[in-house]
Amino acid sequence: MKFTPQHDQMDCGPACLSMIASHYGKEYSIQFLRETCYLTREGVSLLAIVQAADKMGMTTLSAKLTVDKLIELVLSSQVPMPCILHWNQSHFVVLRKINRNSLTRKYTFQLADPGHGFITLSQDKFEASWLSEDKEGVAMFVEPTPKFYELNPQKNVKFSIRYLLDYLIPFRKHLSVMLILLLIGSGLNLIFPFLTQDLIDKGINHKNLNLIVLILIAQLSLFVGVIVIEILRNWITLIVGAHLSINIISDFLKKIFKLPIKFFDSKMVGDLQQRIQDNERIEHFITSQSILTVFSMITFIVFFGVLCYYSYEILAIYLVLTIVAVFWSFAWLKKRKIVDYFRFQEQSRNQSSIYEILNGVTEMKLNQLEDYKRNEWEEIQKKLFKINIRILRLDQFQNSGFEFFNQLKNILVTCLAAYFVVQDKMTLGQLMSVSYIIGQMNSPVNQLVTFFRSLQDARLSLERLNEVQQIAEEEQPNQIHLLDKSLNEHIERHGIQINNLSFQYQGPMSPFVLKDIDLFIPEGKVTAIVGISGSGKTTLMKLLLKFYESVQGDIFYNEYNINELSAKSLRENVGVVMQDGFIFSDTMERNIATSDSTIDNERLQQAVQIACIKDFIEELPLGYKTKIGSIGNSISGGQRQRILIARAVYRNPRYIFLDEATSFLDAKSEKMIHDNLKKFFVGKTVIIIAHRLSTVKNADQIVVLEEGKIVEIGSHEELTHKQGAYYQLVKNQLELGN
Ligand SMILES: Nc1ncnc2c1ncn2[C@@H]1O[C@H](COP(=O)(O)OP(=O)(O)OP(=O)(O)O)[C@@H](O)[C@H]1O
Repeated sequence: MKFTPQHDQMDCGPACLSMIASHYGKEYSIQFLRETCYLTREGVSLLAIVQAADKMGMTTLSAKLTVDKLIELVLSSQVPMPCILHWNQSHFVVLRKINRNSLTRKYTFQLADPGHGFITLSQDKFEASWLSEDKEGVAMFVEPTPKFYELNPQKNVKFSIRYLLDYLIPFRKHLSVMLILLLIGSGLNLIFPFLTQDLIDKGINHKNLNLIVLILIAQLSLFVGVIVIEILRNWITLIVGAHLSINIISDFLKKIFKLPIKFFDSKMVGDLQQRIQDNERIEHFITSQSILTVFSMITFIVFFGVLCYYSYEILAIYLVLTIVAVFWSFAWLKKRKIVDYFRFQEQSRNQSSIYEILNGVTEMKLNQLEDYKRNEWEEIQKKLFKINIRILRLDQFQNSGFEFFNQLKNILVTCLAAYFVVQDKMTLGQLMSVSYIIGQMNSPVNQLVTFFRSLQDARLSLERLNEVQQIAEEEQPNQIHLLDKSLNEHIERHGIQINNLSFQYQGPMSPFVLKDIDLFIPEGKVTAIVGISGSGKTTLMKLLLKFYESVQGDIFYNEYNINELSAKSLRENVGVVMQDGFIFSDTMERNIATSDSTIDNERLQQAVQIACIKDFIEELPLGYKTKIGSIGNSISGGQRQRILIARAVYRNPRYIFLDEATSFLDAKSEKMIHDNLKKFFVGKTVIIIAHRLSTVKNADQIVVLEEGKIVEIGSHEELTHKQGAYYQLVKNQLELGN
């Protein structure tokens, strides 16, 4: 089974499926599995894994069982292995094997945790993570059907390092200089031991003061040379590294901005930050790690040759003890890996606990949850402390042993060299030179170990970035731009036509959020959408904005199917106020005039007047230049909404979509804004979603949604007269009299 690491926080389900598929000989791209699992920010459910496995041609059987039952089923081969386990009630891992130690008769569990790697746990540790409070855990057994072998899965596209090397081309001069400097540095390092040898053998032994002074001056000059090279190298690394970083990350951001909005639905902010760090990590890997390792290895090989020239015996001691020291370190790795695994789990619990405390402090104070949450955090700290003690103990054993073998190597080498000096097989100068070389040969070994560790990290980073590069961009070359009205003159009805539209967020088994919607939104008119919370109003608006593709049915903007339209051009023509509209940490005017590089003052004035925020802004000490970040939370919900409305108005678009745009305002301000907007709406196609019925009753048509279906369409008068769903909604709000 090939290990598949999870790339994002919520990727464990797709990663487990990918590992199971690899066990049966098929490689699936993680992005494909994510889409098949309908991954969201909450991760995937067991049901979604069942659906995805089904699509991959595998049958699944999920069961809740005790550890004894699991052991019995697995050891008697009654269930297919590997299987997927629900882990810590929040994660999925793959169980590869259960073994029984013939001596201790205890069971061990071999797992592949997508967040960590392969790991083997004892029964008590396994139980602690797998079992829930009722002493049972959830397992999903997966088996391929003939369809699995027939399907041709979408594989991971291998990342081409060329993409990164292209970034290096503009810096080839800098890099050549750096290579030359490093070569000179290696050369200078090589001269040191020979100078030391001559200092003693020719200078001190022959009592030649002039030669001693000369050699010391040479050593000093070499030393200065090495320092200068190091300084220059650091500068070049910084210059190349910083520019590379900017170029790589800027291109990455460009790519991110071109991805469909749906992509961000399954990503946490942390996942995207992680990718920025990935870019930096790769840049560091190229500019520092790789180059340094190459030169460390050159130095190592040259010194190795010199040592071989001085004495085979000394080289043999060096080699044997270095190998023993490295093996000693590796011997502890397995134990260290298990403890690291638990530290990793506890640390993520620690992070989310702190995050919750810091973000929910107000709510905690209001609901007297402070002590409970603090105690919860302290419990995590106690566990972390115990784990850290174990890690310290392991580290001490590992490092002390490593140091011991290193020192033993130095002592034995010195001892052997001293013996050779006494035997006249070696000069004193050569002894000093050998000591120096042995000292210098330690750092390339450490450098190599660090290199392999960062190579692993860099590979994972590359895979993660590769995945983003592979995602299809929203804008495709042959898409139609939502053009001016004049070009659509030959069609009969102008407006947005929705035919038989259905939508579900998470795959075929998830509930339909919109069902068989047939609706015409006439151009130049106001259409209001009402319905109880969760009836699908916002989802319909998001589909009109091309956030998602419909599961069934079509949307036409005049004669153009939305699927053929460029999302960018569509959004350029729509002014939107979303429920969770974002205020940027910038000036008032920049927050309103987001679409223009030079602000049009006339339009700005019109926008602030319509949104009734003119007085508020002008009373601020810096007026339109006031930075909103600097007044932070002091903007009220209503003021925020007014800025968002002003932003939509400033753009003066052809379509206006407002989702609960005035819900935080008092009735009087809301009426004022809507009166202003009424004039602004003339000639525009407007969709208003609102709970407050006073804001929608003047609409040309009102659409009532109930559980994703349209139940009524008509004007306020028609619908109140009908005494149906709309009437009930109105009655519940006691607004009929308004
Ligand atoms: N990203 C999402 N993933 C999965 N389900 C979602 C997502 N967004 C919304 N839903 C679900 O879709 C249904 C309709 O949500 P929607 O936001 O469209 O309702 P709404 O009528 O606008 O509600 P409200 O008036 O409260 O804003 C809800 O049951 C909601 O839980």
